[in-house]
Amino acid sequence: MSSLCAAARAPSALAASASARLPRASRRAMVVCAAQGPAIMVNSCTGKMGHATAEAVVRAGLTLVPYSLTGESEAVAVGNVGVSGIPVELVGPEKRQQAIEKIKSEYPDLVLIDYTLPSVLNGNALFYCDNKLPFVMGTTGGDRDKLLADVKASGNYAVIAPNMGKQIVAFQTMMELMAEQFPGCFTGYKLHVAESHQRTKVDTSGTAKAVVKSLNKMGLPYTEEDIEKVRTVDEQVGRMGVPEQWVDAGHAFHTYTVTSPDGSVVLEFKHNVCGREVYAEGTVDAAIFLHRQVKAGAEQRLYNMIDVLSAGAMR
Ligand SMILES: NC(=O)C1=CN([C@@H]2O[C@H](COP(=O)(O)OP(=O)(O)OC[C@H]3O[C@@H](n4cnc5c(N)ncnc54)[C@H](OP(=O)(O)O)[C@@H]3O)[C@@H](O)[C@H]2O)C=CC1
Ligand SMILES: O=C(O)C1=N[C@H](C(=O)O)C[C@H](O)C1
Repeated sequence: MSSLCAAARAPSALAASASARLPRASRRAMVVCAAQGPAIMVNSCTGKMGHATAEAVVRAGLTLVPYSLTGESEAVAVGNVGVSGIPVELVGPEKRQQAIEKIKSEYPDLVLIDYTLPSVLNGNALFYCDNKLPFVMGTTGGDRDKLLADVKASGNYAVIAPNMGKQIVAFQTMMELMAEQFPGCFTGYKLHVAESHQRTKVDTSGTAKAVVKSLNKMGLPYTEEDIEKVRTVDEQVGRMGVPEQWVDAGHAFHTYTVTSPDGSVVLEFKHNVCGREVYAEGTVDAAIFLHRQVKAGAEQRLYNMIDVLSAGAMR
């Protein structure tokens, strides 16, 4: 395995022009800061979120580890994938233990990011914990109770959240605060939740599930199974208003509608996202935050994105 550390650390044009405007001493401080940041391994760079996040790592001027765990088919068929001009070698499930030992020795300040699939996230989390590697888990679905229990039992550091977008996390926090401040405020009202995503999304939105938990506390009985998953193009474009270019490229349109018994009062909470960038940038913030907590030997080991936002750690 060869180190592509220097190439991966090359700052983006934007970061370079921003740093050029700073006094020399501050510029030096920025370079030291980037060199002291974590080296980040993104699993899997073959997926939509993994690829967008790996690009955000490079944009942030951090070290992108040029290896990525992926499914067997991609590893064998493709071999490597380019991220902002950096070739990233794909490692299939069979070879991952051997690979991670070498990667750990080459990048001691390693933080992993997981954007894979609901069907593999529990196994991946155990793998990260067994290897004592701090990780950010953006993948939704899977067995969430088991995920949290496994991480707690391992004493490993992790940030786990169904949504990494700062503005959406702020909305989630607001809903949770509203539930705490005004429990039962919607008693007797009805709830309808619709979430629209690209057709390849296999699970119900993890963000919608989290927001429903807050709405439950406000007196609205509703289950995860009640959430309407919109996955047909006609409905996405016609009813939800998704711009056509984002239908398959990746979108997340959520509407939570609360209606009084006689229909005279309607509240609608909505968050619509086109593309992946907002999550990718937030994921990098989470990785930097987690690395800082590891370095400080923080007592708390398990975090969510509300913790990251509350710590003022999102750029
Ligand atoms: N927290 C957040 O803010 C956000 C979370 N998400 C979540 O991220 C997840 C991924 O979404 P998205 O990128 O769109 O999905 P994709 O289907 O585009 O990507 C999933 C990737 O996982 C890879 N994979 C499969 N098996 C493994 C394995 N054993 N180890 C490592 N990688 C594997 C697949 O590779 P292969 O083809 O080889 O199987 C594929 O490249 C979803 O759960 C989604 O809900 C999405 C957006 C934001
Ligand atoms: O798969 C996606 O696209 C998204 N997944 C997350 C979820 O399940 O809530 C976050 C966002 O909705 C995009």
